[in-house]
Amino acid sequence: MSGNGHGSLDVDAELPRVEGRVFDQARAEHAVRELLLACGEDPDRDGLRETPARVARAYREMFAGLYSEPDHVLDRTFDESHEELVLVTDIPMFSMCEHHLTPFHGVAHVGYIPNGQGKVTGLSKLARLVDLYAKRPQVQERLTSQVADALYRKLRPRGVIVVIEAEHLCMAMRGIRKPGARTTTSAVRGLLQSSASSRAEALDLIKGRR
Ligand SMILES: Nc1nc2c(ncn2[C@@H]2O[C@H](COP(=O)(O)OP(=O)(O)OP(=O)(O)O)[C@@H](O)[C@H]2O)c(=O)[nH]1
Ligand SMILES: [Zn+2]
Repeated sequence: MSGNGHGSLDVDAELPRVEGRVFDQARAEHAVRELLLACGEDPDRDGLRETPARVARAYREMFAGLYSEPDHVLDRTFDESHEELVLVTDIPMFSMCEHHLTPFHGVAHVGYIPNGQGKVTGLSKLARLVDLYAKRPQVQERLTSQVADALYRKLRPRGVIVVIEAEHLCMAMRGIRKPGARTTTSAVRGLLQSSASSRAEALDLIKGRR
């Protein structure tokens, strides 16, 4: 698991790469060492000697969604002649707030109504899509709409709904310090935007899931 170039730590190593974007392990290590120095720490003391390399590898993993094109997750579809709502709830989600580079994490609920041809994707692909867009410097609103837009673009479904509930550690462990405060964001497209009853049905299923 040593961390140069691309390899086992990537979320989706088999997906097409983003042209020209690579993780610079040496530069990241140097930056972490500098940060430790800036904080008044001694990066050469025993406990910290391996830390810059470790942190750099962790960032490569946490930002793995920068190096692959998430939409390709949805390349493989099949026709199931299913034209009703498909909804996957409580997909665990970990992302990094781009303002503070601290985590925000929670769950994503992703649903869509297939088009007239009943074009569906594998259920795991919905979770993969969330994962890839989450593993970037993010804000929750953008993450939510990026997942919705990707589904709408690629599956051409009749409707899409994405709801994300998350706690932001930048609000919990620093700053305003409100642990437990949860942020909910939603993005709806197509029929789930235009039809209040379709949207209400999906939201009821999301709210009543336990
Ligand atoms: N809209 C939105 N805001 C976010 C998200 N993650 C963090 N933030 C907010 O980004 C804001 C950055 O505010 P600034 O005033 O520039 O930074 P700051 O002085 O560190 O702010 P405090 O967190 O209030 O201490 C904060 O209000 C955060 O709560 C997110 O996903 N969406
Ligand atoms: Zn933040």
